Amino acid sequence: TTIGKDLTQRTRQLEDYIVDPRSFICVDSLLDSLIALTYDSEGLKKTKNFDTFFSKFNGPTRDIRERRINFDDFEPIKIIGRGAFGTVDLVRRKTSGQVYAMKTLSKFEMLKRSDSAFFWEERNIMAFSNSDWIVKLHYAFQDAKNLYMIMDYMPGGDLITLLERYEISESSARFYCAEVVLALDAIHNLGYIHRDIKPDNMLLDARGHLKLADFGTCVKMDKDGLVRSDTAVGTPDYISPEILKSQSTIGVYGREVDWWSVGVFLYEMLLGETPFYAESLVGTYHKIMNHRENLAFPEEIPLSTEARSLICAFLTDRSIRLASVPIVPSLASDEDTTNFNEIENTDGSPEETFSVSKTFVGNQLSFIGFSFSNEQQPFLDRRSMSTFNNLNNS
Ligand SMILES: CN(C)[C@H]1CCc2nc(NC(=O)c3cccc([C@H]4CCCN4C(=O)Nc4cccc(C#N)c4)c3)sc2C1
Repeated sequence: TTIGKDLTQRTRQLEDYIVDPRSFICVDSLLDSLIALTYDSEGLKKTKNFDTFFSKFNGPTRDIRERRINFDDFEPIKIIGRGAFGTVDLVRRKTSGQVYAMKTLSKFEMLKRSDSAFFWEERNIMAFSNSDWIVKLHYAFQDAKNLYMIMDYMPGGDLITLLERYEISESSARFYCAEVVLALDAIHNLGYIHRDIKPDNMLLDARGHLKLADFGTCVKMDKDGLVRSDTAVGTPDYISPEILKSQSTIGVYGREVDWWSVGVFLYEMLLGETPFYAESLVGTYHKIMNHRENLAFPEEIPLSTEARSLICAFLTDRSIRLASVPIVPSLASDEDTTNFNEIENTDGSPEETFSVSKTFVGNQLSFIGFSFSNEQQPFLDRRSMSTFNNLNNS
């Protein structure tokens, strides 16, 4: 607690909250709050308190809106995707000329269907993952009508389109499957389960490498790596049996549900259709629930034994599914070294060192510039940065 701390320290702590983009009281959150309040009190001019607030803040919040990054900073080029609550458009930033993908989500649609919480995971994953396997969020902003996410444009398009247009060889399937595995591992290591892994959510960049996009179905795992959820999520064809079961009872499942979907994706790349495809939704659900009997490989399509066995390793019961890491070290403490072999100590043997020299030899010169610290540098805090720069410029 801050009790007893002097005001300077308490002010410093407050500053740290306000400048941290992850904090709920960061500058952007505070500005959002004022603007949201002004929007929401517009209709209440009859009430004195709201009328006073609105007339005081309407001007300043308009100034804030004009100065923050906003919709008018981008020039729309073309719609490139559509989802339940909005579209994705290719846009170009007017000042820099840089192209981006802009996702627009309708606040009205979300409130109408009381479904206005799913986008937080998507925003936080794309904003903070710092992973080459995850589409990056450059800006998020909003107005009275919509949420906007400015993300990397992925000119290679999604893999569902690629599968429709090209025949995928086993070596190509191995490449895309390997990149999906690395991308999924990145999501899991962030503590999320994706729950809707499918080729529609896999996009290719200008170099042909894959990134995951569309994280609206992601959910944080608890400390045991599990999720308790009753809502069925994901697209029927790729959905795992345990999520299907969670529709009737409160399901408890882990990251293995995503590895099931990788099996469906691998099957689809190599066999041209999803393994449990049926004309109706119920038909697909039924085939998935009875996957042991329904998983079949068309005789006429050549498939290597390795590919077949890998698909079967994913499309199997969660208890034996290829999912978890084979060996998790059991450690007694943070200094447990039992997984290293003993190395004999060479203490005592005299080692070669520099002799003190009468002339300037410059032994140390080639090591200048090596020292580094990845941690926050406490002594170079924000305020003294200006003196630091003045020193540089003087
Ligand atoms: C039921 N509840 C709980 C929620 C479950 C999760 C959920 N997700 C939604 N999502 C949407 O409403 C939505 C809107 C636009 C595009 C897209 C995707 C689907 C089509 C393409 N797309 C997408 O995100 N594309 C994308 C993303 C990033 C970069 C690029 C590029 N280039 C393209 C999704 S609505 C909703 C309801």
